[in-house]
Amino acid sequence: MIAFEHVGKRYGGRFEALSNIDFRVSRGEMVFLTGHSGAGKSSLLRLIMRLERPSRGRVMVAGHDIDKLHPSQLPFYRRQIGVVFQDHQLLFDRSIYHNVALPLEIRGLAPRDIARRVRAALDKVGLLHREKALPIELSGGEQQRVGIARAVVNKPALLLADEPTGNLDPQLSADIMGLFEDFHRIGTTVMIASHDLALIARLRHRTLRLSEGRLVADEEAA
Ligand SMILES: Nc1ncnc2c1ncn2[C@@H]1O[C@H](COP(=O)(O)OP(=O)(O)OP(=O)(O)O)[C@@H](O)[C@H]1O
Repeated sequence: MIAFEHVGKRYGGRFEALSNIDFRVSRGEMVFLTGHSGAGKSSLLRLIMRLERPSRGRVMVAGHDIDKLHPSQLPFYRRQIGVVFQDHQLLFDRSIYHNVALPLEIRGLAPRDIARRVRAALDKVGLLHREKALPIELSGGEQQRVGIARAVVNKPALLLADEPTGNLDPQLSADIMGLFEDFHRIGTTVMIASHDLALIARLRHRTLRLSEGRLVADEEAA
């Protein structure tokens, strides 16, 4: 599903934020990405989203060198990737329903299809009963679940998350990770950048560790 082939990323003329990164993730795998602040986790995810381009090497996704995508192909490419951020980036003047509907409205889907898919996504994250609420009325953990519903509403083959539990307490963090495991169980490829080593150790999935832009460990859970 994802293959990094000797990938390097340099911003401007500076040092390499990522050096010679080489790994593969199979379709349907769930993988954690760890490393100190500034190790290059976000850069790696941004390369997969094609928000950045590699300075060296190739990033392959679903068999394609994504550097070769034509700009007109990018919206379609990105639609196949669901992205969850730490700060969930909800629109605070829109209801939960309309936050989740946004990616489908942009695609121009029929309102009836939008309603069906939004409700299915909200149901998966346990928030169907809050569809009329505004984000401000929800707790931090619930807001993050809205962010996840919005990320999966297009039924992406690949789900990426950058510190999705960064602001949450341990129990809510475990709940959020449980949702990612649910999507992994139904076949979605999942990659999560996280600092939370204790939680990662408990969940027992493959873990890639970055340090100063290098991939220093690639470990299957024991
Ligand atoms: N757009 C950019 N321009 C210049 N330098 C950047 C840019 N984005 C990231 N960097 C640098 O690249 C390095 C890796 O940053 P990155 O954000 O990928 O790390 P990270 O592991 O995600 O860190 P954090 O956990 O703090 O988000 C850092 O030194 C950062 O300052």
